[in-house]
Amino acid sequence: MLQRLAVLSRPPAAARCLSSGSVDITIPLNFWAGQRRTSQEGKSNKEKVYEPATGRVLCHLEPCGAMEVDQAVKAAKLAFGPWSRMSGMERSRVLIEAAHIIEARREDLAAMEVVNNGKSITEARLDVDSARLCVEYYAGLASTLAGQHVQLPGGSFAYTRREPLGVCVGIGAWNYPFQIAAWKSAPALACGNSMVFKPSPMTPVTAVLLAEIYAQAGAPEGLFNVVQGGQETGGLLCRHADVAKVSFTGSVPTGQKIMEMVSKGVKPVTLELGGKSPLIIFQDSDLENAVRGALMANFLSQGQVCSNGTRVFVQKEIVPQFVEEVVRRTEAIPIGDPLLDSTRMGALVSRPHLDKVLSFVDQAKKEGATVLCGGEPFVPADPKLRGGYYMTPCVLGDCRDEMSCVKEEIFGPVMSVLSFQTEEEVLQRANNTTMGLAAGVFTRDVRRAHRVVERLEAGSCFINNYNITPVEVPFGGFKMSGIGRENGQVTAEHYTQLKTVFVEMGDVDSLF
Ligand SMILES: NC(=O)c1ccc[n+]([C@@H]2O[C@H](COP(=O)([O-])OP(=O)(O)OC[C@H]3O[C@@H](n4cnc5c(N)ncnc54)[C@H](O)[C@@H]3O)[C@@H](O)[C@H]2O)c1
Repeated sequence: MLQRLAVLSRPPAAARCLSSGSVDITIPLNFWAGQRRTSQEGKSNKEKVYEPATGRVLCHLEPCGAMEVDQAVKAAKLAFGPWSRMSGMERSRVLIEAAHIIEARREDLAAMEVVNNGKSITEARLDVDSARLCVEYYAGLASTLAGQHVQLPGGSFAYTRREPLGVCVGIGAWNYPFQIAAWKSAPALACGNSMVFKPSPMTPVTAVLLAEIYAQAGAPEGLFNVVQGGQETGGLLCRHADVAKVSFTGSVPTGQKIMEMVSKGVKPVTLELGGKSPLIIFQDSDLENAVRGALMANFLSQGQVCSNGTRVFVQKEIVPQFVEEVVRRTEAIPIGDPLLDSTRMGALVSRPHLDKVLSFVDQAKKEGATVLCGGEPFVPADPKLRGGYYMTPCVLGDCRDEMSCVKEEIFGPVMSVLSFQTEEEVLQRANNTTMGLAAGVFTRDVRRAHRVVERLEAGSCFINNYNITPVEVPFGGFKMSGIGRENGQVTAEHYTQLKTVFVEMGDVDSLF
């Protein structure tokens, strides 16, 4: 029997009892001016949203049209005035309260993320923690925003003010729905902006929970709004005259379109795009840690992670030991019901995406790669999960640089292992890509580690670890992987503009 779920009113303890296939969401998923809203435009244009674990319909998305987008932007504009005039400390209090609510609701937020996205509950809890830490971090940063004082001749001086931009738009991908909404909104709001956020149409469920949490924490009506929809809705937001900035997370082709649209208004963008990152494992590595790192670099979130190190370059001498251990552990990954604590790999986000990932494996075979394990559709024993989008995690051996599995972002649980001989050679090959999101190196030689990361063309480099994203440090890409950064102090610069004020203490020295 289906449970009719009023998402917000469900207490955390009850959320722990959720089971895959039991959730049916009927309440509206848009939120602006302080409450959930239906979309008039979307009523005639509903889209099905699926539960990846079971393949059943979870809810219907009502995409927002021009009228709804305009209403959300208007609400955000109204909230911007008072919010931007508050002191950093005052804004901080609201964000700290929001972080407390996220912490208290960790279980039900994580469970809803699993139901909508398909990732394991263990990972979803960590995503909720990352969202909470991000809100907490920027709550702390809000009161530190400050300008500079510059002395000028004759006692005159100038000072700078770091001012918010206005209504910011956030557009998210489907792989970290709640976390992306928090990573974008926390710095934006801390700096005094308001936001209209559009989640991916495949994962519309949890961003609206964040909107309710901000409201409950005391945010003014309209401070953080959610409009649902796909590319049309996204385009309306990017072209809206009252929007001051767009921060986007998604694929390179969409990022290019967004940049083009936003450039018409000469507005700033943050682009967090795709990757095809290298992970380099030297023969002197601690093999146990290198194997753990390679698994973390490839199989989190069913491999659907932008920063994944999917090109695993292993020094020739240790390829056999490395491959044996990686395959042994990959085959042992428990796949299945993502709501179970024992599961480590849940379902991919959709049927078409699963098919696409499997077709990459087929193509790799045709191009001469060896499937060392996995790469097959997986059907769990539990009858209610039979329609879910599962596959066995895959390790590909005998890969060469020109193969499509090595060149293209697969965005699924597929690791390509490549052999290399020298440091110089592997650096050339690692950098031979248009992307530059992340890179990793495993070695016991500290000098080599730093020498190598200095030459790696990537925004986030890991030495002897992979895919950790503490919110205190900036995250973002080189080359076609993006523009701007999320997290860390630097992101305050991406959500503010600098005003310089000249103050004359003497007479005007006029030339006329
Ligand atoms: N760098 C990062 O931080 C990061 C994080 C997560 C995902 N990603 C990347 O995201 C991609 C997967 O996510 P996806 O499939 O949701 O990406 P996508 O580009 O298809 O969609 C992302 C978002 O953009 C919206 N959109 C699509 N077309 C648009 C348009 N013309 N105008 C405005 N909005 C539009 C979508 O509705 C969605 O909300 C991968 O390439 C992955 O590497 C990057």
